[in-house]
Amino acid sequence: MSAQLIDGIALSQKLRAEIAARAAALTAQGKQPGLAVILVGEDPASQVYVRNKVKACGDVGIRSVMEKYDADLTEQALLDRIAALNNDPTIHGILVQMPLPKHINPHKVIEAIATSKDVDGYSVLSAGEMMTGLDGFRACTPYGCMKLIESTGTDLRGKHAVVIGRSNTVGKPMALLLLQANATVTICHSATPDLGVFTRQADVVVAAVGRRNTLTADMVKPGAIVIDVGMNRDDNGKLCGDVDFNGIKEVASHITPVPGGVGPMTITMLLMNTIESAERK
Ligand SMILES: Nc1nc(=O)c2c([nH]1)NC[C@@H]1CN(c3ccc(C(=O)N[C@@H](CCC(=O)O)C(=O)O)cc3)C=[N+]21
Repeated sequence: MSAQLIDGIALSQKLRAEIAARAAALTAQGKQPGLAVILVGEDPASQVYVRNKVKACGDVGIRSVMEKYDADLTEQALLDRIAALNNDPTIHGILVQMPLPKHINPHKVIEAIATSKDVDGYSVLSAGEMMTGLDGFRACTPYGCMKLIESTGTDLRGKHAVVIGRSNTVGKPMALLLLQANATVTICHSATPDLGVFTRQADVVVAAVGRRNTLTADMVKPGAIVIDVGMNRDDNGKLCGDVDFNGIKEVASHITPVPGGVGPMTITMLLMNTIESAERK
């Protein structure tokens, strides 16, 4: 293995220690940060993620309020609940776990969350503020990816960053943050005919597709940084990312593992945004 591992657990631990200190300072002023986590339905993966988020809050001294609802909760009932949390001064962040049951419109739900408490950074206003360079909350996964890249000591100015994937939660905000860091940014997606043509020019590749082995060693420039946002299962049911880790680690300069890379950082940046929200009050 020639590439250096970018350890998302170690970086998370470092950042979470800083977050814990900030949480303690707020708590001492009688302003303990609070995060509401709402889960609708029984999706097993969502249950695991939500449990991890609640545990992470406890570890850093953020009060978390976990609300679980049956899958048949009405959209109006959820909107009413969000309105109440918007007005609750002890709650600084509101996270509604996605995906929601099909009868609930996720856009309507996201837009119901007060922008000042949108710690996921999913709303139209948060996205617009990020695009404009204002201080709305950054989407947690791309924000975490930026921290992972930063941890390698690389200055992105003038570097070519290729983002694979164009989702509203990862690909698009990722491209914007890379652009703000003065990278030259290319966005590739399912309609890109020859992905390798682009990725072979990249100093940084961020893969956020949701399909394993999307990026292989022959598609990576020697010395590139590879960030793997994917969460897939291999033939043995083991968690794996979008990139061929074993092949690429011989070519890249730095690479994130799955698990233990982007995933923990997503949760860390959620905690960071929640602290930031509480400090702004
Ligand atoms: N409103 C909302 N906000 C989200 O941020 C959100 C969401 N909905 N819906 C689902 C996705 C997914 N997501 C993950 C976060 C952490 C890990 C994570 O910690 N993964 C571990 C592995 C966990 C395991 O072993 O299964 C890792 O990569 O090391 C994974 C996935 C947040 N999401």
